[in-house]
Amino acid sequence: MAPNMVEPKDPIVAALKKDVLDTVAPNICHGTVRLDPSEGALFYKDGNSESRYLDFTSGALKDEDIQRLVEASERATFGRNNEDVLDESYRKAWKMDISQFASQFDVSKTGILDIVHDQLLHYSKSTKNLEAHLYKLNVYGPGSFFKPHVDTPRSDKLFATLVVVLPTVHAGGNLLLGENGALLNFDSAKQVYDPEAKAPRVAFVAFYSDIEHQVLPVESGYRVTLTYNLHFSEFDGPLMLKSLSSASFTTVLKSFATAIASPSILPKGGALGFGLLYRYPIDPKNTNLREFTGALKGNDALLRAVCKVLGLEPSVKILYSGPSGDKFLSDEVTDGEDISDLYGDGVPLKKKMRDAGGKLVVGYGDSASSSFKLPVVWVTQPSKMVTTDIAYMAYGNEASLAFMYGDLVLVATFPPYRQRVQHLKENFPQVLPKKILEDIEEVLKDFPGEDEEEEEEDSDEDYDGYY
Ligand SMILES: O=C(O)CCC(=O)C(=O)O
Ligand SMILES: [Fe+2]
Repeated sequence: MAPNMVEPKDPIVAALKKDVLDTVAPNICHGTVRLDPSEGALFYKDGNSESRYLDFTSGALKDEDIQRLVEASERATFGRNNEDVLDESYRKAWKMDISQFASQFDVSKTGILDIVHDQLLHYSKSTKNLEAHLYKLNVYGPGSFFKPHVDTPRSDKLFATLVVVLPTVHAGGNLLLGENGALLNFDSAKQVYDPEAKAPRVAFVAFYSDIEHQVLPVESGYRVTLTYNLHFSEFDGPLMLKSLSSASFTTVLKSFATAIASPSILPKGGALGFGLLYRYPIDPKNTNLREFTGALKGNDALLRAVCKVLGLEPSVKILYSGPSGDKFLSDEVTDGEDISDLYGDGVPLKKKMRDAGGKLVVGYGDSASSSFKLPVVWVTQPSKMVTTDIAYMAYGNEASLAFMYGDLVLVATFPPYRQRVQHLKENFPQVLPKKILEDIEEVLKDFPGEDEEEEEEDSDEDYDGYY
């Protein structure tokens, strides 16, 4: 491990890390909604291009009726290493493309999207709206399943996945979210009938698309689902404004404020770095993160929101790792092949990074002796250090070359001590205990003034034989 990757030794950084990691922002949501009797029909074309329909509100659908739908469907493939494959040891199910069916069920009228927006965009920009793009109809008969995978990003607008389970009599086919269902074991078969109203209803679950999920084998009957890709919409209309006050937000805010008030952490300034918890769709050939318009997910979004409020200018970056162990922060994602060329002799990466406005990451104790160097305290570890394999997902729900999930980092500027505590005192006197405010005043008495903090740029040092 390179020296700048060591665990934070400073107890205040360690406490900040703990608070950041302990926070649980919502990343999934689920529930049921009533299926209006006038909206229960599914029309589809059978093998002879004849139209047929099933009524999911009748409560009287028989397995034979659904078998006809199966006959009109295709066996479901999935994406493995950029190839679309049919492998029934991995996915055994049937699917129908949207050109083959029309469903009366209209998710935009159900209120589901409001719930999803509230949960999955909890701490993100309130100007983002979500649109549901119907993707497939899936049918699972007895013994059908879909092993663990993530949903392939076919666009950088992909944020989350919504699965709607239509009411049919079946057992099994639980949807597990997270590794082995660590986040949720969704037994939708038990939810698609409302015992009080004695009526069928639909069950839904939404989750960030990079979260691993699987469908357990169906034991009996047929499980029919509609899947939707939830994208950011272009429309930035009036939206509910989210209040950012919550217990998690306050805890993390206080922890950051304590770090800001600590003179032992980057007294001359630098940046705090965080490995993001979720993955984001990026174009592996050409992405400029300065134009990263997507919203962050769950905890990542909370972190960015707290940094913003505290004036720590957060930005999303990619962390490159050079062959000699050098780490660079950049806004630009470069074509994988290009990067492996760069790895050939290892030398041009530094030049390339400098040309692209990147920064050389230096360690905790170092100071920025040139504007190319950035001292970073990694509060939470970046999960991948080498970008040639930017999280290629071996198992996706579709083959795709255009986009992939990237492991990104969040970097928050951490101004020199005097400057950052000034901001804190002016804007957030209430989040710091009185004792800490007094300590700040004590430290400031002996602290070098802004002028003395400035360092000469030793630009020569960066031209140490690399050019
Ligand atoms: O049908 C489901 O429950 C989920 C299907 C799925 O994960 C997918 O199509 O990617
Ligand atoms: Fe999936």
